[in-house]
Amino acid sequence: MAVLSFENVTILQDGIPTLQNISLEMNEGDFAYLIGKTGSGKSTLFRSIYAELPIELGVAKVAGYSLNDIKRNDVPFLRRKLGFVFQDFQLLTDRNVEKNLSFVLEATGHTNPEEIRFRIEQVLAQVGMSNAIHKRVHRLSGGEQQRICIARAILNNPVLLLADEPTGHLDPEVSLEIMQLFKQLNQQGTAILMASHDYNTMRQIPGKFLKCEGGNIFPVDSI
Ligand SMILES: Nc1ncnc2c1ncn2[C@@H]1O[C@H](COP(=O)(O)OP(=O)(O)OP(=O)(O)O)[C@@H](O)[C@H]1O
Repeated sequence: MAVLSFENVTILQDGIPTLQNISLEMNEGDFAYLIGKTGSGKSTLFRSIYAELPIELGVAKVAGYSLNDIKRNDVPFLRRKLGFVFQDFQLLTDRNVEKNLSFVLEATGHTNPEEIRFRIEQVLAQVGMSNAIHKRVHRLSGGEQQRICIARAILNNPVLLLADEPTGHLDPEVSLEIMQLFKQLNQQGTAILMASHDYNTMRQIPGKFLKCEGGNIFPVDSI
C-alpha cells in the first residue's frame, strides 16, 4: 500500500520553485534515504509531506490524505499518521521521559492515564529504554535521547517515519545502534524516509537512495 505518492509535484519557497516536477512513491515497509547537498531541497520535501508547504502543481497523497486539498482541520490528523525524528532531538530536557511521551499522547487526544502509561511502557520497551521512564532527559546520553525521540515518534503507530539527519550528532558506534533500531521498526512495516549525510552508517543499513539535486528528486543505485 502506498503511504506516499507524489506525481509531477512542484513546491515553492518564497514564490520560487525549490522542487520541480518530482515524482516519488513509498509503500508500507520501504526504507529510503534522501541524500543531497545542503540547500538541495530535502527539508522542503519533508515540509510538504507534513502539509507545512503547499503543493503548487501535480498530485500528492500522504497516509491517505490528498495534499492538494487537505483541510486545515485535517492537518493534525495527517501529522498523527507520521512520526518525526530530528538531528537535535527536540525533547523537553527539563522533564522526565514519561512526561515527554505523555505530553504527545495527551496532545493527540488520549485521556485515560492507564492507557497512556501502558502505551509509554510499550514504546520504551521497543527502543530498549524501559528503565529510563522516570529519568530526566538531560541526564541521558545523546544516543539514549535519540532512542526516546524514536519512542515519541512511534507513539501513535505512524505509517511513515520522517527522520532528518537522526545520527548527525552521534558517534559512529551509537549511530549504528540507532540505525539498527530504525531498521527493526521498518521490518515491522513502518515506512522510513531519512535525510542523511552519514554515508558510513547508510552503507551498513541497506535502503533505497533518493537523490535531491537541481530541483529534482530521483532514485540512484549507489552513493
Ligand atoms: N523559509 C524559506 N524561505 C525561502 N526559501 C527557503 C526557505 N527555506 C529554504 N529555502 C530555500 O529552499 C532551498 C532548499 O532548502 P532546503 O532547506 O529544503 O534544503 P536542504 O536540502 O534541506 O538543506 P540542509 O541539508 O541544509 O537541511 C534553498 O535554496 C533554500 O535557500
